[in-house]
Amino acid sequence: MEYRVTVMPGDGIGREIVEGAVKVIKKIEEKYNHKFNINYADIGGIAIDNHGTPLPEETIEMCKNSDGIILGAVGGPKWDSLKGEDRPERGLLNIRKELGLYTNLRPAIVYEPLKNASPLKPEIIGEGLDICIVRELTGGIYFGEKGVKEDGTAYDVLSYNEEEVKRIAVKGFETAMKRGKKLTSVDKSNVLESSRLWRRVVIEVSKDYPEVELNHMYVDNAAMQLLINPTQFDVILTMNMFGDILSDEASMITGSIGMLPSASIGEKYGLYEPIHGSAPDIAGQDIANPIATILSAAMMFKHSMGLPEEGTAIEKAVEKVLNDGIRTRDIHTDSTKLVGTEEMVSLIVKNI
Ligand SMILES: NC(=O)C1=CN([C@@H]2O[C@H](COP(=O)(O)OP(=O)(O)OC[C@H]3O[C@@H](n4cnc5c(N)ncnc54)[C@H](O)[C@@H]3O)[C@@H](O)[C@H]2O)C=CC1
Ligand SMILES: CC(C)CC(=O)C(=O)O
Ligand SMILES: [Mg+2]
Repeated sequence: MEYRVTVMPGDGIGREIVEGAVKVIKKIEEKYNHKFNINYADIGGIAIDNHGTPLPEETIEMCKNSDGIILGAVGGPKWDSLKGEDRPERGLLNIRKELGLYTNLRPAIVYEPLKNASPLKPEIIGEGLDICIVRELTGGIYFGEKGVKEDGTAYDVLSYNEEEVKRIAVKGFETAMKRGKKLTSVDKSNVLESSRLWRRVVIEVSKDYPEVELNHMYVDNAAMQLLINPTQFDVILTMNMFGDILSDEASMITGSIGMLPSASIGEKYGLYEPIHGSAPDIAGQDIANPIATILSAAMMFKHSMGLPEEGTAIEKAVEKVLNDGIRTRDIHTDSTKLVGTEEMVSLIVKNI
């Protein structure tokens, strides 16, 4: 079959890690006899430099004309003094909104050979960790009205309507049904009105999923529980900002933020992106971990292209390389072999 893939490297380490995903896609093409037509598009800081906007029209068009989209990351110190609407990060927020990508799946898995790369004690991780954060991605405080008043007061409005909560809650329960049938809905309903709506709607939706065990947790407690008892979780369902923060925290349990892929999905399109940012502190040094982006490509094959075997082949290749003791700097420990970004990619490609 023939598929169109839009690739948006973005800024900082985006170029290095996305190149890794492209090599993996090409290996899948060769091995499984598919045709992937890959087109590159600008987003973020590079788009500001080349087109004067963080999200050019042609990028949106190209994304809408593809079967799968890969994104690196956006942002960096070069653009940090720009106004909110003009910043690289707006490009990412706007493409999510434009494509209706309201579900963000962020699986956090502790791979057996990486147990000792986790900052948590082995007894806390126990048999292993395999959780999935289902984050609402196109609503909440990142998209609410914002501004600075005459007296200098700055504000960002956090609001959700019933429909927005309902559709992401459905995705949360559907995800739980395919996994361990346990869902923890994370909110701040002891303080926030929008969270009280969230909790009420989640309870309503839960009636359609009697097999799923549902519990509720305040976000401050959830942040703590992830550190003292992370294996209690199966699916965490939460709103945009809480999911953003909790997934960075969960990523460290797995050894590094460079390990966590994500799928940003709507009714029509799918965009696949690592959860981390553009890491300007390590950009251009061949030390970034490409695994999060490569595993994001695996999610693209599974979720957007109906190619589960190809997705699993990538995951297995990543596991093999980790089992062989190959590590980028962020997950390197004594007795493992330190490699750069490019070598990590080559070894994963070789094992597909
Ligand atoms: N999805 C996106 O495009 C995101 C963009 N950003 C942007 O990225 C820029 C940097 O933000 P930070 O807060 O520093 O977050 P970051 O996620 O870029 O980096 C945080 C820390 O993790 C490390 N790190 C990140 N990815 C890594 C990888 N693949 N391998 C090894 N180490 C890795 C970095 O070196 C840094 O020490 C900012 O402009 C921010 O707005 C931040 C988060 C998400
Ligand atoms: C707009 C992004 C910078 C938000 C973010 O950090 C993320 O989606 O992980
Ligand atoms: Mg984030």
